[in-house]
Amino acid sequence: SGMSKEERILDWVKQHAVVGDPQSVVDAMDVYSRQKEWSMHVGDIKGVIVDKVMEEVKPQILLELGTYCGYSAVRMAHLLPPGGHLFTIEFNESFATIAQQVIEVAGLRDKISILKGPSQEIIPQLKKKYEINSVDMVFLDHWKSRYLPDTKLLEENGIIRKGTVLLADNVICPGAPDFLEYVRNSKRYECTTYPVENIRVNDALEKAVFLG
Ligand SMILES: Nc1ncnc2c1ncn2[C@@H]1O[C@H](/C=C/CNC(=O)c2cc([N+](=O)[O-])cc(O)c2O)[C@@H](O)[C@H]1O
Ligand SMILES: [Mg+2]
Repeated sequence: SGMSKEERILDWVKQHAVVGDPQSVVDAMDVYSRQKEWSMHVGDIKGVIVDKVMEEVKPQILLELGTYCGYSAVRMAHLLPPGGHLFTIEFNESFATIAQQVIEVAGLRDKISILKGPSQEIIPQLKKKYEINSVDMVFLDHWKSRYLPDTKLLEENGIIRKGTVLLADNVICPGAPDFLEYVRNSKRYECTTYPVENIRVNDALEKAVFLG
């Protein structure tokens, strides 16, 4: 059967990152993706935009949809303000297990909680089960067809409040056209697009600030 790609990524991180050094974990995953096997992390070029939004928002409570191997979880949690916490939702058990170990190598286990299950089930539980009143920022990077329904779930469940920042990866490639159309045409969001001409594909991140 052999190792999965995700197991190979974890193995590379264990061999090339410095334990307790989140930047070395991010760098190792970027090198692996560039030199060995491309993987669907937000990556180093778009990651700079994620960093910028993190510095701007300084979220105390950050929600991520789609952990995968934990690249963006480590990259963002490293930039959380003191006392800040990242809740990241992942429904694939093996990816969640890989991500947990990547997060341990980074030394960020106290700053990140992986919530295992489908976002459409977990979002309605955030208040009662996870005692999350509202979140300051959401990073959307899971199945692109889930961006819009989950945004509506976040609204309906009162998880986002006036000023909460949604940051969505891949709004051009693979694309989330229904999400884009919704936030851009809705009076309840203030949108900014961050286009990137990547080496591989042209893509963009969309920042949509909820106006309440
Ligand atoms: N409803 C749900 N609840 C919880 N976890 C869920 C979920 N839906 C998906 N996930 C998880 O989120 C990740 C999916 C990412 C899809 N990205 C992508 O498909 C993707 C593709 C390219 N690309 O092809 O260039 C580039 C990118 O940056 C990409 O993010 C996986 O770890 C998957 O298990
Ligand atoms: Mg992505």
